[in-house]
Amino acid sequence: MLTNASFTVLAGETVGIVGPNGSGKTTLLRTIAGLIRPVHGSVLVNGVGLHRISARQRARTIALVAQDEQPSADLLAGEVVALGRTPYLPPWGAGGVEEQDAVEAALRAVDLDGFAERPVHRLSGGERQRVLLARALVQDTPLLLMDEPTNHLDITHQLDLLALARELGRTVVLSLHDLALADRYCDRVLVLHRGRAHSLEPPAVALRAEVLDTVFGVHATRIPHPDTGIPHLLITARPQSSRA
Ligand SMILES: Nc1ncnc2c1ncn2[C@@H]1O[C@H](COP(=O)(O)OP(=O)(O)OP(=O)(O)O)[C@@H](O)[C@H]1O
Repeated sequence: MLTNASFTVLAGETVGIVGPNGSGKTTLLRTIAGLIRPVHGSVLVNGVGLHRISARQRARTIALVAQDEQPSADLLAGEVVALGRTPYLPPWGAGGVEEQDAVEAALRAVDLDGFAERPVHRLSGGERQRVLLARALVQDTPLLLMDEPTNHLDITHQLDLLALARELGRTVVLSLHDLALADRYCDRVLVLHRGRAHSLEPPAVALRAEVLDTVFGVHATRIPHPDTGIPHLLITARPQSSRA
């Protein structure tokens, strides 16, 4: 499915995974999260094999915001977020005031202040996605994995989420379909294509025009923003005349 995916993510960096549908983004993230065992090779976190540490320790190390996860409909948003504290509780222990403060702070961070008492089945898709991000925030792990986290979000919350991911000071690995967002918000980008991973490179190298032409069949160029001068990736359909 995906072979030769060998790369090292540095502490504190934001890494984007991009690739066409079915290229293995979800599979790779689930493998890094320890949910799938690689057929060959291993995932090391700070030099320790992921499958050699206990589930509890793993939950204190890695948080995953999966794609389209549906939390139990009868839970309140605050209860879903509080689940992120489970790896820190003693057996049968319940969270106290500290947990409640952490839950409220996380809901505020994802712009859901006052949503703690709302049943999750009465939330919109984007609100539910942000509740799951809040759960990952209270999990307080050095490594945060997110699978297409911007999928259900309006543009304001997409930009907020990516800015937040960078501000957390954690190591973040996320898959994205929007190449311009990956270009703008990621320190380095991993391109998956036809069962292989390209080398992990800064966006200007990983997402250069030839790569986007080969992998996605699109025409890409970088245009400086008229106000800031910062180059932005502009993507258009490949001209008919140059299509295979
Ligand atoms: N449980 C499974 N069993 C067998 N094959 C699977 C399974 N899940 C995914 N696949 C296959 O593995 C490949 C990679 O799937 P994956 O979901 O990782 O891709 P993706 O890049 O995340 O795709 P998308 O952009 O559509 O979300 C696909 O060909 C898919 O059909």
